[in-house]
Amino acid sequence: MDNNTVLVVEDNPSTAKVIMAIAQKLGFEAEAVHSYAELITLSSLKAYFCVCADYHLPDAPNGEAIDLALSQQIPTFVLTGKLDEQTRLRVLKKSVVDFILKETIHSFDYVAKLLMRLRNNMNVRILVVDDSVSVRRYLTTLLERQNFIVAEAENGQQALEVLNIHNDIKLVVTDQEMPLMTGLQLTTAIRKEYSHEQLAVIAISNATDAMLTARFLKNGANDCLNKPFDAEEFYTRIFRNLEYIEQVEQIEFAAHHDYLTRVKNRRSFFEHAENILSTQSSGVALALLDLDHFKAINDTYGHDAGDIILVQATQRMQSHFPDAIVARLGGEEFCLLLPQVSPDEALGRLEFLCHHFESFAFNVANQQLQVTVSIGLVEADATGISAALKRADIALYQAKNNGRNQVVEGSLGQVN
Ligand SMILES: Nc1nc2c(ncn2[C@@H]2O[C@H](COP(=O)(O)OP(=O)(O)OP(=O)(O)O)[C@@H](O)[C@H]2O)c(=O)[nH]1
Repeated sequence: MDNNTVLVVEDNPSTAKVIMAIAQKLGFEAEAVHSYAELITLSSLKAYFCVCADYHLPDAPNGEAIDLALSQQIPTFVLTGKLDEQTRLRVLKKSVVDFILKETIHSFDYVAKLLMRLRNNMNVRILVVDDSVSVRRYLTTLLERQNFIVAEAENGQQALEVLNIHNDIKLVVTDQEMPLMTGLQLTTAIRKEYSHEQLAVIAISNATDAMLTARFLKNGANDCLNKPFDAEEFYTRIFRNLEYIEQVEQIEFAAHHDYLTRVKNRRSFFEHAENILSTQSSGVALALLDLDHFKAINDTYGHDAGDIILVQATQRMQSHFPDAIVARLGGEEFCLLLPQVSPDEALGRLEFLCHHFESFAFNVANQQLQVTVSIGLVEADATGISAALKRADIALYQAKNNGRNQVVEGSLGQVN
């Protein structure tokens, strides 16, 4: 087992089946046991990704299945048929990932959301800042239970150092009262370097100091947690703030990338290319690539087949030019910007790509299709990217006119 299996512990076979199907749809493997007796026959739960367990099993009516999974440090979430206050408190005490009320219209959606979150959290790093070892340990344990990667710092200065080392930290949870640098000072320092959208700060504030929450928020905290708080509130705030950051990341990605091939779009290409040219005025090659007779592909095999070829063609370009900026300028037209390359090397590598396309079979709906590419190549110089693109376009036009499936080199300063 490769730690990708969800174990469902549920006496109702239909409910177990639905949860297994949800897990499988998300790319997990899934197994089910239907009683506590069956659960304890499993030698170890350690190899499971997580356990999804019914709180009330006929032979284990008080959450014993959950205790067993938790005793082996497996992320466990609970399904329960009723959620009166007493059950809720009892479940929360058990250090579970979350609990789900069974048989509501949203419960299965919630199972899917939880599974995706647990998988996604494995790539999310959070920094906990507190001078108290026991508080740090407590917060870290809560976060690790949700599969987060956790870094720790015992004061603000150390926190800034950790942020420098781990530039993938998405969220900081900080206390206020600490030696060397308070949480408030840390928050202010963080905001000089990182925006609210790059790095969320959740401050732990003392409920007795009514002013502190406002000061934290005014100094750049995304959110505040008043002491004392329970795990449920802590998680809710962590997830709400991470979701905000992830949504902004998705919007930014969509604004700068092509929706189909996921490489840079025209706008993003210009930004990056101009940047490179501003620091490097020679040895930058720019190639404009256009798939040949692509309309015929669409007309013969359909637009969906055309889309698959566009994606696969992009992957070909990326694997041949891992050192280049690859962008889709529109339709079946792509651009490659190669920094630090001589004209001869650029020409050689692009001709090799051309031959590769000629001999490569695109796999579309069990059919092997051939598509060639025409390329206009120029050296980008101080006249800028727009001028280089115009020259590359003329060279590409010549490549098409000469019979396609070839590279034509344009010359410097050909366009006024
Ligand atoms: N499947 C698919 N087709 C696209 C997309 N964008 C543009 N196209 C198609 O690309 C084709 C481009 O056709 P043309 O400009 O006539 O060029 P061509 O057939 O490749 O001919 P040459 O460039 O002269 O070799 C058109 O049929 C467009 O509809 C897309 O995102 N997906």
